Amino acid sequence: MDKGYDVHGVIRRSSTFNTGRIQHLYSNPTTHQGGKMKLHYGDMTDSSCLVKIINKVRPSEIYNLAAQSHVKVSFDLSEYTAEVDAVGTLRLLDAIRTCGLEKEVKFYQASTSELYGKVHETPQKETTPFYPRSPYACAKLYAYWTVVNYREAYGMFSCNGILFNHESPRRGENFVTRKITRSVAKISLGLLDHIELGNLDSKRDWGHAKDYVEAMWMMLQQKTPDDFVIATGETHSVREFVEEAFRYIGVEIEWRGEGIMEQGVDKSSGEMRVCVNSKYFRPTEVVSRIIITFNFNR
Ligand SMILES: C[C@H]1O[C@H](OP(=O)(O)OP(=O)(O)OC[C@H]2O[C@@H](n3cnc4c(=O)[nH]c(N)nc43)[C@H](O)[C@@H]2O)[C@@H](O)[C@@H](O)C1=O
Repeated sequence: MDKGYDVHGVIRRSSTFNTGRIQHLYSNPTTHQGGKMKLHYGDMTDSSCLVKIINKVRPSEIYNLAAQSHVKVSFDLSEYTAEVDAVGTLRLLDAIRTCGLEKEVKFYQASTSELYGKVHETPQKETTPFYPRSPYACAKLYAYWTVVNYREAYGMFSCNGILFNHESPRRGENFVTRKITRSVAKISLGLLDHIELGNLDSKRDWGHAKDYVEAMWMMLQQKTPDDFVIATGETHSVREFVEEAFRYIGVEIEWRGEGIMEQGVDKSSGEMRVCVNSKYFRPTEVVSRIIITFNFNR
């Protein structure tokens, strides 16, 4: 098996973190003693357990963040990704209906800027056509339209949050921001020699997860359900992210070579700190994701 961080990272995470499993169904704190959070084990591929949990908790709001969320991994685990991210969303919405709660539960769907993929217009907004570029994005596209359909067909308060990348120290280690920051920390401690990365020129709009979670909540507090794009409006390349991260440990990175042979070198010592490894390339990549509008008044 591929010994890359990405694949191993996600498999390890699947038992404990946010992949296909539902770890939490957050219900209205007032319905629980002392406002404490309760944990229920569930799985997005198991309809009956979703029904049982919803029936037991009787939540007022559901935030569906359960997913196989790694884009590169979705090329290897495409069927699983579709099961969890696409059909899983359908199962969850149907479970709400089975429990007779479609008029009471507000539903948030973690949609994604990956839906835009090969972008049709810049900046992207709620009306920009989608062009998914990975099994992950295709699965999320199915989920997106299911949420819209259940809103229109059954009058459910269901919203899509089309969120651009949102990061924090809790981000999984196999996503590029944490991979870089953890590696730079290890390099500064002498525990690692260099980082291997994929596409250095890929650009992303990286926001802070805390702000975006607040935006998720705000969507469910609107008078009527709708779909919203959330982003900072600023993009940076992976290359810039690397340079900035090394600046924190007092290292200036100088780029030498081209393409697969390109290296990031510590300007003062001449030591190689970054190199390119094609195993982190994606068969298709998002072309450009230069951003957005906050459209709370569409
Ligand atoms: C909005 C969206 O946001 C996330 O998806 P993502 O943007 O694919 O996130 P990432 O951190 O894996 O990649 C960011 C960029 O960085 C490039 N890159 C270079 N070198 C490596 C590298 O070595 N590892 C990784 N992972 N990426 C690399 C890679 O090619 C890509 O262009 C998920 O939350 C997703 O669920 C979601 O919905």
